[in-house]
Amino acid sequence: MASDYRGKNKLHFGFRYALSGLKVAILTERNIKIHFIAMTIVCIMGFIVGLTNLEWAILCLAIGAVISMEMMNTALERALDYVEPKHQPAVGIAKDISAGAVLVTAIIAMVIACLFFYLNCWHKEW
Ligand SMILES: Nc1ncnc2c1ncn2[C@@H]1O[C@H](COP(=O)(O)OP(=O)(O)OP(=O)(O)O)[C@@H](O)[C@H]1O
Repeated sequence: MASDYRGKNKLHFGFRYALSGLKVAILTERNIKIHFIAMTIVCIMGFIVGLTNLEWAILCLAIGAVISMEMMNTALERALDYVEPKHQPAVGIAKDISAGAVLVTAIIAMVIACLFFYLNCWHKEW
C-alpha cells in the first residue's frame, strides 16, 4: 500500500495507520490495558468528586502523557527486538530507560490525580 500512502490520500492513510497502531497497542500490550482501566477509574472518581474544568484539563493532559509514553515505550521495545534479537547490554539499558520514562510520567499523573481528589473531597464547601 506504499503507493497509496504516497498519493493524494496521504493524510487519510496516515490517520488510518495511527488508529491501527492504537488498536494493536491496546489489544496486545498488557500495560496499556492497565492504563486504560486506571484512566476509566480516575474519570469515574473525577465525576463523583466533581472536578473543575481546569482540573479535568490537567488530568486529561496527564493521562494522555502516560498512555502516549507507554505507546512510545512499546514501539521502542518492538523496534529494538527486531534490530537486536540477541541479548545486548546496550539494548537492555535503552529499554530500561524507556520504561523509567513511563514510570516517571505515571507517578506524576498519580500524584496529580490524588491531589485533585484530596482537594475536592476535604477542602470543598458542600
Ligand atoms: N535484547 C536485550 N538485551 C539485553 N537486555 C534485554 C534485552 N531485551 C530485554 N532486556 C531486558 O529485559 C527487560 C524487559 O524487556 P522486554 O522487552 O521483555 O520488556 P517488557 O517486559 O515486555 O516490558 P513492558 O512490560 O514495558 O512491555 C528490559 O527492560 C531489559 O532490562
